[in-house]
Amino acid sequence: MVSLSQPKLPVIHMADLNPGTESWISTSQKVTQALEKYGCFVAVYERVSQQLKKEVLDSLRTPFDLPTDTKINNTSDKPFHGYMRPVPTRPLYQSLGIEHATSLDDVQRFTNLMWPSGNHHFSNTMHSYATLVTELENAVRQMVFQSYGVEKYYESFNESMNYLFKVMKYSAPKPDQTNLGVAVHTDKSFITVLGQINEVNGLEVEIEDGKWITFEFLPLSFVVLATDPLMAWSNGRVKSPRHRVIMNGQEDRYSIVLFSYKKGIIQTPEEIVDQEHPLRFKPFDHYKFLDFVSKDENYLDEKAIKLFCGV
Ligand SMILES: O=C(O)CCC(=O)C(=O)O
Ligand SMILES: [Fe+2]
Repeated sequence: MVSLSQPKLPVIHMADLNPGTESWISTSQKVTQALEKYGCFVAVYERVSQQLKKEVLDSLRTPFDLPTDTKINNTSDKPFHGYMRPVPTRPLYQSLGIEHATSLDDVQRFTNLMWPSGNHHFSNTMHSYATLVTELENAVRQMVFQSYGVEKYYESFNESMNYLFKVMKYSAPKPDQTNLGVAVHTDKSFITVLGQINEVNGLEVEIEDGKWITFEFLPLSFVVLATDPLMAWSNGRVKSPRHRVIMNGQEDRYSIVLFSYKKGIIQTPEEIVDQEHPLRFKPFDHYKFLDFVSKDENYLDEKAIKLFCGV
């Protein structure tokens, strides 16, 4: 019997997060290469322990069991940031957004909307998780900036980042339902760090035209995805991968996803623009881009960024 092995996403161990060490430099090269080739990779990141992941899973199931009238209190002035309920075109998916989850006060504000009498365990668990996963996002971003020789922009960029954590539930499809969890799209954040929190697979990434692979759950791992804004910032070097969620089987799936956003303008560093690599995207305001995308379902793929700020 011929066994065809399924291609897998590159797996990178994010063990040493001290900038400048030899292992940091070699990890930076792997990270940037993976983002250029596939637009994503699997990050093994042991700072988030199995125990913490288990507590996050136990915690994040709970708000979804609340009545819809409670969940809709999770609102935001930014698109896609508040409660997204199941809709006919996307019946399996719902999500809640926790903005600025690295601040315990902000997590508590979310918690108090869901449980007016408080829920310290939820707040503390989400806050610990958010802090550690944000460190992973920061390391990846710093590595990419360093690989392109533009680390000098990292600190100022860092000062203007917002971190949105979205907790997502995908219900197992009933026999007469579609198994599409989330339709094909590219991400509009700057970097996405996705934690699949229970062992139900479903995330699929297009690594080449028409070639889709399934992310298979690995303990202590996260999927880091590049996005349209990062692709534009890198002048097209980094790929923004199309991805989707397809549900199989009888179990609900939970994920918790960090989306980083930059307040203000994202601009390709002049150092990575030259005659051979002319500027491909004009400077653009990140949240205005998000508003633009939210106006039309058709903009959920990669053409939106070209329409918005392509040269
Ligand atoms: O839940 C997942 O695995 C993917 C979610 C996703 O792609 C998104 O929210 O942009
Ligand atoms: Fe996505």
